[in-house]
Amino acid sequence: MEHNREVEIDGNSNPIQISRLALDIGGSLIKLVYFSRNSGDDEDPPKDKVGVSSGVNGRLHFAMFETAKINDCLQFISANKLLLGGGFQHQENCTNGMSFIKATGGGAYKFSELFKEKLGIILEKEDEMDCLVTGANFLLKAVNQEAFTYLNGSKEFVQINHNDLYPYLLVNIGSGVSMIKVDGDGKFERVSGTSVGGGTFWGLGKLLTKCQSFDELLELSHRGDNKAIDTLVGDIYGGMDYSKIGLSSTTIASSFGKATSHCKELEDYKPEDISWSLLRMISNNIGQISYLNALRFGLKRIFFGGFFIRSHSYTMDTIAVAVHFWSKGEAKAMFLRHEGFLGALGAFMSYERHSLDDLVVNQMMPLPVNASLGTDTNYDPLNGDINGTESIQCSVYRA
Ligand SMILES: Nc1ncnc2c1ncn2[C@@H]1O[C@H](COP(=O)(O)OP(=O)(O)O)[C@@H](O)[C@H]1O
Ligand SMILES: CC(C)(COP(=O)(O)O)[C@@H](O)C(=O)NCCC(=O)O
Repeated sequence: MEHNREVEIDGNSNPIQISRLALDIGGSLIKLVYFSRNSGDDEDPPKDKVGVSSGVNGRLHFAMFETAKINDCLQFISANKLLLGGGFQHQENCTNGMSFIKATGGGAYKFSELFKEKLGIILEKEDEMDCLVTGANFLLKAVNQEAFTYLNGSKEFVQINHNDLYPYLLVNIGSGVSMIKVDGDGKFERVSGTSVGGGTFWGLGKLLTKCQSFDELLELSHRGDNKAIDTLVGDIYGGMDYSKIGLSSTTIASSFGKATSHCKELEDYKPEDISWSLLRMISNNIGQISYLNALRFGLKRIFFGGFFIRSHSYTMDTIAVAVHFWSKGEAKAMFLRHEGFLGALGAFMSYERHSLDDLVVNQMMPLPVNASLGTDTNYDPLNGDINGTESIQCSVYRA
């Protein structure tokens, strides 16, 4: 299977040196982050302030696979030689010929034997919440134009002040949802969660619409009209607003309320309307619970991550409107460009904390210099390419 040719060979057909692969094996998707050094970097390593060569330039690559298709992921790792770790560093601590790879998510436990058997690697497990927080802090501090707000269809990048980042609420919408109060690097508490998350949208959506892919389901929602399925305040109040309690006639009074009709069966509803109602129901609910948790701890900023979002305009709009509505404009919903890769990035950064290796990815130093999205970005969340990839230009520094 062809995935990402450009990481396999450089312009001179030399193998590109891959180092530091990290994985986040979630309930729905496997996320990979790996570093490839720029070709020719041997001759020209970056210098620090006193002119001492201190690091290696390269790119951080991102890729994902459905967890159900884990064999495709194993093949990708193997075909692209992601375990070689040659060149400027060795991320593996070899024991009995086995290499160690940092991995997080439930699948790091569930599939550890499979990785050992098929690739001869040991998954060194990192805590999922820890990794999410590390990944989010890294992105917010190191990558320009990472966080943005989304209101009324327009995206606005937020300049993050490193000295005024904490505290914030991190809401990771994966298969399920975790809400984490973040107070600093490695300082956090998982304060809430809900099982009504991305898996719920995809699972119920699949059953109700017969869609064959998550992207198809999302795409359908664009053409949907939730009035066909949701009961609106106006449906109950004879077309009027219930202004005394601040509800307009178009507010959803009851998600899927109209589906109780005795005269209609599932076939009588359009799949696109079902998709839109479902997306709104789940996004609204997550937005509301997030706001309530932000209120509980007096947090004004809520960052949303996880692949449920998929940079999808309706999803972000619904979440942002819910947070705005419930907080009366006090709290702000923000989204992340690398939404789904927080855990994998956190696992990637954890080499620094635990390995005896003398190499670190310097989070605070020149990484941001080139940390804008690379020109070889070909990841388009809505084109249905599950194995879409993306990369960020960056540098890895010696400790
Ligand atoms: N191609 C896809 N296939 C399945 N689910 C997808 C896909 N793209 C986005 N999703 C959504 O992303 C969710 C998984 O998000 P993710 O952050 O990767 O969580 P997890 O770690 O649980 O796998 C799914 O439940 C689904 O809502
Ligand atoms: C168990 C999980 C942390 C696993 O993470 P995921 O694979 O969903 O990203 C997550 O699904 C979750 O937080 N679920 C909500 C459980 C609850 O608080 O009710």
